[in-house]
Amino acid sequence: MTLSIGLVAHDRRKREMADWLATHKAQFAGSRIFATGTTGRVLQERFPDLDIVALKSGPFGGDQQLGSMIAHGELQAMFFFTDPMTPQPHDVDVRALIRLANMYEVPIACNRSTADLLISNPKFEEICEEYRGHSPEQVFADYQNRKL
Ligand SMILES: O=C(CO)COP(=O)(O)O
Repeated sequence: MTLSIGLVAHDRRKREMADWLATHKAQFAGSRIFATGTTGRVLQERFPDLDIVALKSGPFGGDQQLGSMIAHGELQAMFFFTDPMTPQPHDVDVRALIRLANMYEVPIACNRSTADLLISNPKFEEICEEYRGHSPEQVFADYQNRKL
């Protein structure tokens, strides 16, 4: 099945993400990429032959759109090059997106070295498929059944 993969980069890391994607382009050829607005535009311009959907810009709801996709089991991996040196006006959205990826066992790389580790794993696709649509309900059954 086609993998849906989220790609997001904060402004100072957009070039790095585009360079990273250039290195690993072949691995994304059969996948559908979902990116936040500006990241998506940068990547679409540089890689017109890849299947890239640009959502809303991050601060305008793009991170939340990706989070929603994760909650619906519609995203199998995330590459999110964050900028740890620049305060983000939508920091709550950034944290929510990372939290949901963790919650739903979506592999998420927040820097280039981790992205390299993920994408170079020969079992990358297999593991993404294994966790496709993973629901955390089992793990958090106590929470879901808590007494109110
Ligand atoms: O802010 C972002 C992620 O938190 C990225 O948004 P853009 O890709 O629209 O710049």
